Amino acid sequence: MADLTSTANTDEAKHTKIGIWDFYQERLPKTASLGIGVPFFKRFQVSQDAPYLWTMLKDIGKDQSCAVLIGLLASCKLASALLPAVSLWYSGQLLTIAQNTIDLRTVDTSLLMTIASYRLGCGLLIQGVSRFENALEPLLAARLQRHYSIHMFRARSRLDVPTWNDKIVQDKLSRTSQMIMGPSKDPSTVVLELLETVLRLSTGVVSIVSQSLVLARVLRGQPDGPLLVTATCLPHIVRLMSMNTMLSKWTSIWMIKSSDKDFIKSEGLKLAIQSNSHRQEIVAGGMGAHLFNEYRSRVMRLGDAIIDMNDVVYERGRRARTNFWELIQPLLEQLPQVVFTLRAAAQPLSIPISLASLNMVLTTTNDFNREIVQMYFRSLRLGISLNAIRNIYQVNSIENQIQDGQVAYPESNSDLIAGISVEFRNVFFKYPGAADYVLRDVSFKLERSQLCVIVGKNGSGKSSVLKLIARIYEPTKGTILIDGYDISTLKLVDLRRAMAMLFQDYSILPLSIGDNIGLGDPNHYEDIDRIQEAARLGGADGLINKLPEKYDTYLEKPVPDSFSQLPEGTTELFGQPVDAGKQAGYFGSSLSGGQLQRIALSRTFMRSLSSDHSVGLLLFDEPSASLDPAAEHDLFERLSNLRGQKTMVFSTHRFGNLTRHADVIIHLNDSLVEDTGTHIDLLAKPDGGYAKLWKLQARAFLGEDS
Ligand SMILES: Nc1ncnc2c1ncn2[C@@H]1O[C@H](COP(=O)(O)OP(=O)(O)OP(=O)(O)O)[C@@H](O)[C@H]1O
Repeated sequence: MADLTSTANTDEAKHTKIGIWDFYQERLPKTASLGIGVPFFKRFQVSQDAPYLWTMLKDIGKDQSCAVLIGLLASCKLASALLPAVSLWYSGQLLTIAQNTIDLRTVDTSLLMTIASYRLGCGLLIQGVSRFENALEPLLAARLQRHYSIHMFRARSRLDVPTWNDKIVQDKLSRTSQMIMGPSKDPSTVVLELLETVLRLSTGVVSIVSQSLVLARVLRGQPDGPLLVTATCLPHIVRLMSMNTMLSKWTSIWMIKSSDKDFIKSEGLKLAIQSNSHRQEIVAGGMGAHLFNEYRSRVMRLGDAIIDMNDVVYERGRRARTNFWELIQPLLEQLPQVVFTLRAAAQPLSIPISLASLNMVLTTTNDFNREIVQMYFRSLRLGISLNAIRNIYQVNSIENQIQDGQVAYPESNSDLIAGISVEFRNVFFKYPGAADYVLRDVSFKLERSQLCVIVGKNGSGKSSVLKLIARIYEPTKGTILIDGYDISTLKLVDLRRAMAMLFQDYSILPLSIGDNIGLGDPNHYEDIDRIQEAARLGGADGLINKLPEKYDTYLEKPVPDSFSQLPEGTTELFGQPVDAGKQAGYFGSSLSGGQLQRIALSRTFMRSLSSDHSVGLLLFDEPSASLDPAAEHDLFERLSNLRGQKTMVFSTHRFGNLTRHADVIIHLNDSLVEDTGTHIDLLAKPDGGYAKLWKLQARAFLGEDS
């Protein structure tokens, strides 16, 4: 078999080629094993994140019940940290009694009983405190969960579209729950973990210091004490070094990628053949046999080079675990035994007491070791948790990219009765992060109450014009005026209240149909009469009334049912409907595109009624794209009856009633305004783009030159 592994090194990274994979790993300094925890602290910028611990404590402290629970938890942890030292003290006392018994050949029974009972009492108390602590934790977890779910909901609900789509913001949001060495967690779990870590780190220090002091005092008279302590501690120190070396390698930055064209294609073919969404295309296009041949030939060509990515990751873990400290550790573990045996051979008389001391020292150092190892891991997690906490608090203050204006609009509601005027002055626009302008030097003016239709081919910029009017995005250059005001000076909440918009890429929220429609006007969200009226106007009432739960139907079920051991083909269980593939009560996938569009339209109708004077501008982006011709006709009929004097802007591909009755048609071509005018004006320019498109559509309908 060919050698599939090759290595190429650079200053900061080591590159290894393993089969089809390129594996890059950060180079670590040679001293990584000595600086215990240093790599982590450097990576997670602990000093920068630490102030957020205080922010978090202040925030949780405002919730009195949380503050009380945290206080109780801290007391328990402190008690748990101190009790082992007390217990050790009594063990020392028992040792002294044993020493005296050997020396004096007599024993003080009552003192022995008292000390022994105190020692036992300590053990019981440690148990009790630990149980109380365990009972407190779920209570605190539940309160924190509530607190942070509200916190995160608020943080997310206030973000506008460009900010939400910003990759850095998305990264920040995902890092509020990200754990590096485990699954992603709820922010409250991260907070609880951080609280635990901080409490345990502080009490760990208390525990180690108190036990060391007691141990030093207890062993003061023991000639073998220091030697035994050194011999028992040494293996633990070496184990810590070994762990640190392993973790430094383990947590170094790494990347695995494949640029092998055959492998990438074969994986694409595999995805295509496995996924439900491509089955129709594959069957109808007779692609099955071709895809199979393609897949087989590529996989055969790659041969043994196909290595599971998990195996590459595993190999990395195996290499990380192998280091010098790990090798010498088993030798050092024998050290206490050897030291003890040598001492016993030199001074046979001291064997019994040395044995008791050795036992005590071993138990204590084992406790120390456990505590130190736990502290080590906790301090590593501290960096990760602190980083998540910083993001949890920073997401609340992310600045929206669309700046709010100061001017209240309109001065009075009656101002909107006659509609809203809209003017674009030399507007240029490109989407955030995109290279090309999608609108260039666009200028037009719509008077109040006018009906405007924007036409143009796919990608000419029609939807973008509507999104700029709703201030979903900001023009890159130029000005948009709303009733003569620069749009950027108006208060966003007022501007959006004054208009209703149906997006081409509308979405149905994972809520009931009633909620989906009602949210078109948050002020009348639960007004069922208004919701039913909006559904009637949007042409959705018929289909909704046929659904078993009518307006309470969820199109997408946010809380799925869970089943276990379900026999194949089960459709009912315990009198409840069961559909393992499609959750019961879920109708989203069985509604057609046109039916979904009617529901989205109904949402817009919540605020499009002519009686509603708080809205003066209606924006419809391809409202009839999925409607049949009869439904489209009815829709435009209803819209013209309801419109009153509101200004209306449509974007559409279809020429017909709408364009014929429009006061202004804007013809966009490749991000530029090619023509503006009425239907008659534009047809009068036979070489104009609009006239050409109109003729093209008319010819398709009439089947002749028209
Ligand atoms: N969110 C976005 N980010 C980047 N580019 C976008 C985004 N939305 C649209 N575009 C691009 O902007 C251009 C104009 O798109 P727009 O949706 O405004 O055109 P349209 O005329 O409404 O098209 P259609 O008739 O197909 O709906 C297109 O090239 C599109 O790819």
